[in-house]
Amino acid sequence: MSVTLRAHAKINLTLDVLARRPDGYHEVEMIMQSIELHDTLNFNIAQKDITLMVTGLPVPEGADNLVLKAAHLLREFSGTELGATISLNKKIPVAAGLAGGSTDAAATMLGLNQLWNLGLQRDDLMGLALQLGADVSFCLLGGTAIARGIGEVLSPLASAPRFGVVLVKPSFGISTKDVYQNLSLDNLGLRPNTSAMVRALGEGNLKQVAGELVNVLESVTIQIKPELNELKTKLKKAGCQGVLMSGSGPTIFGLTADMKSAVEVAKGLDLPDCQVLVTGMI
Ligand SMILES: C[C@@](CO)(OP(=O)(O)O)[C@H](O)COP(=O)(O)OP(=O)(O)OC[C@H]1O[C@@H](n2ccc(N)nc2=O)[C@H](O)[C@@H]1O
Ligand SMILES: Nc1ncnc2c1ncn2[C@@H]1O[C@H](COP(=O)(O)OP(=O)(O)O)[C@@H](O)[C@H]1O
Repeated sequence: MSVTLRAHAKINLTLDVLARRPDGYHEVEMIMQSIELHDTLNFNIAQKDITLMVTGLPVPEGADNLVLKAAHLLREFSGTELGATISLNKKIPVAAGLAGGSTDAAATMLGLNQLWNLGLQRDDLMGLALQLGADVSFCLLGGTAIARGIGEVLSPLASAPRFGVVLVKPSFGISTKDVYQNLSLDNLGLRPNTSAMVRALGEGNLKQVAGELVNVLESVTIQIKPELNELKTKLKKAGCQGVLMSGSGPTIFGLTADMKSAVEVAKGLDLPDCQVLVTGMI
């Protein structure tokens, strides 16, 4: 028996921070959107051990990998004694604000639930997701959703239009923890209007969606890496309607009417130090 699953990346169309909790985490309100860009995971049954092999972009293969963390958590929760041989083909840039690790963790729980025939419901997996990371809950759900709490309280939204997405990932990564720690809650600057973004998505109006793209973490990351401002300007000049940093960064995304126009925008970009990827909203 073998199971193969795609683990999709996300972008944040809006991101607002409402409060800092005593444990250091932050209450957020954000509109999350799955994109076509994905890692691929394959699961095969094994007698006892859980092993991981990674191809594609380099990520640690040891116990710190979120795939192994998710697999061990699920095995403990379910009580099964079965093992698994897991392979991960990594395509989502790492430490990029695209939830690459979180989506692998979510896909691992879904894949092993099938492989081990555990019969767990999504709600059971949602309960485990938060132990792995704040974005794992959304990655289990996918699509378009408002995320509140620290990211685990989800309100699904109707499917968004399939706008094209150009991703620009600079060569450096950024630590999510550092970005949240450097955020001054008294000085957030422009805040997103969540309901206006929900309306714009519902109407399928790219110009309005572009006008509502706001992420309060953007200025924090740009303060650490000012070159992100130039990338934003270049993406706009190349023809993207709206441009924003995803999550804690450093990936910048630009929206276009469709994938075809995203390909055209990407052709016009001359960014030798960055990874440029064309994808789409799903
Ligand atoms: C900023 C966002 C936006 O979607 O995404 P990324 O940029 O990581 O993709 C998320 O809030 C990140 O979620 P995720 O990356 O899963 O966070 P975790 O691994 O649980 O936490 C990493 C660190 O970020 C901080 N953190 C995370 C989530 C949150 N609501 N408040 C926080 O303060 C904490 O300091 C935590 O130690
Ligand atoms: N399967 C995985 N894929 C990517 N990163 C992983 C994975 N497992 C553990 N990590 C670690 O998680 C950290 C955050 O990576 P990632 O989830 O890609 O970023 P982000 O939180 O910005 O979306 C990285 O430092 C990486 O070493």
